[in-house]
Amino acid sequence: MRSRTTFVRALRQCLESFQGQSARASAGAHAGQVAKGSAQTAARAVEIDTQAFPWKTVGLAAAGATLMAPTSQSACAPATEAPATSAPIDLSHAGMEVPKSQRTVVFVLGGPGSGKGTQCAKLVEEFGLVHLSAGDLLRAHMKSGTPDGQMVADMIKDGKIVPSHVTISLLDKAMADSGRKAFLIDGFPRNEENRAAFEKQTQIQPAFILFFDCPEKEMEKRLLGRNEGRSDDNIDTIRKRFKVFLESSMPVINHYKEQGKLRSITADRPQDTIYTEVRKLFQEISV
Ligand SMILES: Nc1ncnc2c1ncn2[C@@H]1O[C@H](COP(=O)(O)OP(=O)(O)OP(=O)(O)O)[C@@H](O)[C@H]1O
Ligand SMILES: Nc1ccn([C@H]2C[C@H](O)[C@@H](COP(=O)(O)O)O2)c(=O)n1
Repeated sequence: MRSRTTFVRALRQCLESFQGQSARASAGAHAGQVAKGSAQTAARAVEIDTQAFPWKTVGLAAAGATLMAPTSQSACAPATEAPATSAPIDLSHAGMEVPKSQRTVVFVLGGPGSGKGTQCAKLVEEFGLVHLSAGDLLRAHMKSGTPDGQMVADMIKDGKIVPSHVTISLLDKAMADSGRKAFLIDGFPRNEENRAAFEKQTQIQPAFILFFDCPEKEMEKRLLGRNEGRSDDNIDTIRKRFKVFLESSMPVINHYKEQGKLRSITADRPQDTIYTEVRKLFQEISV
């Protein structure tokens, strides 16, 4: 008789297969939406531990998604081997981590307000990628109540870049917890230290860099109109963020340009016009 762990593995394989086939339109990143649609034809709910997923989007596992376990004969898990209990099963610790060597990463860079998050949400919907926003992870961390969290809050309010080890730990954990393979990492690396530390710690080289090139005036207008209650969307901090972007982030972008990895998109255009160009880059690679 198979153990509960084996069942969980089988279930995870089933979910992976489901994600690959029909869950391409899995989630809207900024909205934190989750496609529940066809999965709900199955009979029994398995609650995902949403505490393990504090970032914007983790495909089906985002924002309290309810995944369904099969109860009748299926290719995923034979009914005879499913446990009889309907108690929630936490899949986040089921040992399903994807080896780091199999991860595909695209860095999404651009000035503050250039539209990175907006375009990532569209890519998540179409391609089922996992969107990890470094800024969002840090904002969640700053609410943790720890001294570290307070340090992050102070730095963000001042438009500064948080030490790499903090951001990389959050990104690495988010990738591992997702159990997924393909990631859009938004707003990282922000400086040379971020870049070098990420490469050293994860051994991951990005497939390419999606860069949104936007004039400051347009970014400033967007940030001042964003209205999401962010502590850094005020004119003083915005100016500091622009300065940090030019001084610290542009060298990283130039580094990738020299490597031939930069895919530059003119970002002061309507969202859908931009996305028409962006999506072509992802159709060209297998993610
Ligand atoms: N092409 C566009 N035209 C006009 N407004 C846009 C466009 N793309 C995004 N916006 C708006 O601009 C604001 C900033 O966009 P978004 O949050 O996607 O930028 P970002 O690069 O992720 O910013 P940050 O780095 O500060 O997190 C949002 O209010 C968004 O709705
Ligand atoms: N790699 C990063 C990413 C973000 N931060 C901090 C500093 C930024 O001003 C802030 C907001 O990020 P955004 O949401 O605009 O991408 O978060 C950082 O220190 N390091």
